[in-house]
Amino acid sequence: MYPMVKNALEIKNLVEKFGDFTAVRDISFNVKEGEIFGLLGPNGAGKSTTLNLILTLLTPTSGSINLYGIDIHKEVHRAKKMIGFMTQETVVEQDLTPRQNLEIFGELYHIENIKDKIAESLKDAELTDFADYKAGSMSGGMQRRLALVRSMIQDPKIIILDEPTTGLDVQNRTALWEKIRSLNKKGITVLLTTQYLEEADALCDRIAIIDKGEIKAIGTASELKASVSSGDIVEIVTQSDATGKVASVLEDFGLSPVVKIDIVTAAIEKGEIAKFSDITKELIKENIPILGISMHLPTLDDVFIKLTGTGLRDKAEGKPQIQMRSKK
Ligand SMILES: Nc1ncnc2c1ncn2[C@@H]1O[C@H](COP(=O)(O)OP(=O)(O)OP(=O)(O)O)[C@@H](O)[C@H]1O
Repeated sequence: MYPMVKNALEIKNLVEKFGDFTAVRDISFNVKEGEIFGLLGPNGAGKSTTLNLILTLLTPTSGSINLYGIDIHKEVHRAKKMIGFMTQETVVEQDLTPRQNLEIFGELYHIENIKDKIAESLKDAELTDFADYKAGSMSGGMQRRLALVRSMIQDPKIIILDEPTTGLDVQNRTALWEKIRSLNKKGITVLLTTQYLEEADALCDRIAIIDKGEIKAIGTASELKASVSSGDIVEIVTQSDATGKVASVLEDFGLSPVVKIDIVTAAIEKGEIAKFSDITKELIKENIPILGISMHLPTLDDVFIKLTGTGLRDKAEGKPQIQMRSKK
């Protein structure tokens, strides 16, 4: 028998309205104790609003949020002690050293054995050797690691990270993932938001895809990808005026093509991979200009396209929307 995993956080039918505008539309999800759970969505999807509701910075229009059985909007102080929080905007005091930054927060939370706790935090952040340098002289990645351990100084049960790696370069981003993973292994539950597919894929045990205030799907990265195709995604790059012809050929093979500017993609299920060469032959026979043709395993972007009709990357970059073609 597997031990039952408790829910750290239970969100039920949460709605948040700003005047006539509904930013969060009846969302429900649970975060299990000990997991890294990610809310993945583009700008304006409602991620920060959801986190602000959990942090009791906003009051829900309706719905409930329970943290370890506590209704957080009824027991705000008790709930707040159990939550650590860091955003991309969280800054550390530049003129103070990492040790002093941690001391201030330690005093704020009346931490006992503060010296030991600070030593542990500095070690967790790999900043022991930099403990007495000014924080302002350290790299962005080091400052973000300091902010991360500072937000956990009171030993919260859950840490909430709002786009924790936005603005960091790739090296610092992957280093922070490693840090989040190792803190999670020490027992802390993590809820984070991200607009980076790679981040959700690499870091999260489970992912909720959120768009326009609604949760579109929840699952592990593998489960979400498998929901797009049990096999592969065929991707055909053509001239933008030839996408319709490519899409028609794919439809003739029983596929459901998605057109994105000059790229046409479609899911090919396992067992039907042989279609790939037949499709290629047909495109050549029809004299359709093909600039590239390839297959890849489904990605979270393919999941996003299927669920929302647009790619997460395109949304982030403000590119035009995708045309979903319905099957004939
Ligand atoms: N106080 C507010 N008043 C009115 N509208 C708001 C308010 N806060 C957020 N919104 C709107 O609610 C929607 C969701 O915003 P939210 O910040 O939650 O999105 P997000 O997914 O976190 O995106 P981002 O990464 O840009 O913060 C957006 O359309 C935003 O403009």
